[in-house]
Amino acid sequence: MAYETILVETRGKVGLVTLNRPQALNALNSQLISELNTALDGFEKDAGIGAIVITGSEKAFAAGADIKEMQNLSYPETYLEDFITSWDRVAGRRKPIIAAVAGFALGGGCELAMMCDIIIAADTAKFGQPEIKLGVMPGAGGTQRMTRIIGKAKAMELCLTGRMMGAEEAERSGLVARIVPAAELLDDALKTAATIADMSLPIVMMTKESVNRAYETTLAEGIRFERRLFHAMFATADQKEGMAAFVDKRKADFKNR
Ligand SMILES: CC(C)=CC(=O)SCCNC(=O)CCNC(=O)[C@H](O)C(C)(C)COP(=O)(O)OP(=O)(O)OC[C@H]1O[C@@H](n2cnc3c(N)ncnc32)[C@H](O)[C@@H]1OP(=O)(O)O
Repeated sequence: MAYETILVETRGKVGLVTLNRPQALNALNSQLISELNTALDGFEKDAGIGAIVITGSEKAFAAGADIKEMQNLSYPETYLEDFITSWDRVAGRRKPIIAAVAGFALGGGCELAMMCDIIIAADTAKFGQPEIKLGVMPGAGGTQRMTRIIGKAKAMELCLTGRMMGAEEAERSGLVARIVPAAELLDDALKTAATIADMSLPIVMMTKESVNRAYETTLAEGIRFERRLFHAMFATADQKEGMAAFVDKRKADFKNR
């Protein structure tokens, strides 16, 4: 597959997607989202891939949905085409995805990062939902995911004012897992992804599913769901291998079975 708006590579067991529309600060147009979904489909099907990293450029992870593509859309067009809905496929992926964010992650760019499982931020990262300044509101999950992640007070403020927050505020708010110097961002994200990819893939996928369930259900239901998956893990060869490796004082060699 020839991609025009993203670069797609594998680094060992890690799939890497680099958003690549530098002339528009990686603004997310329909072609980019379609190519991203195709690349993620490929990584999901590839048994050799255990984790995925999505990154952008030094200046921008992504400066949002492509305003120039969007500006003349009519209501019937957005409704009939179910505009934006295909973006959400990123959030439905079963393998873990790390967003490595430097520079601007605004609007749809911030929403894309929040669809990922872990955000690692460069000290240059700036997050925000500036859609209000364009006469719209976030449409790719921003009002929902951001509120769940950082709480109502700050999410409301960011969505209603369009203010950007820097990496330190984002870390304090729980949006990002950690901040690293910009020059180390990709290496750090790839290293984290490689650590995850060395674990048992089915166990990683069940863990991701269980953490995400916490956002969708009651505590009692979530605990029950976790317990069922936890019990099921004892049916895997990787549980036997992981515990045997600990007892034998060696590194586990997971077979994803
Ligand atoms: C998901 C949904 C429903 C909605 C959205 O995401 S709406 C978009 C939300 N994002 C924004 O409103 C941010 C828009 N961009 C900016 O405010 C600025 O570009 C900036 C603050 C991120 C950076 O400013 P800077 O002065 O450094 O750079 P510019 O000259 O403004 O940009 C360079 C180049 O990129 C084009 N650009 C930037 N963002 C977008 C975008 N979201 N859509 C389309 N094009 C974008 C910008 O027009 C310029 O290109 P030209 O030189 O050809 O005009």
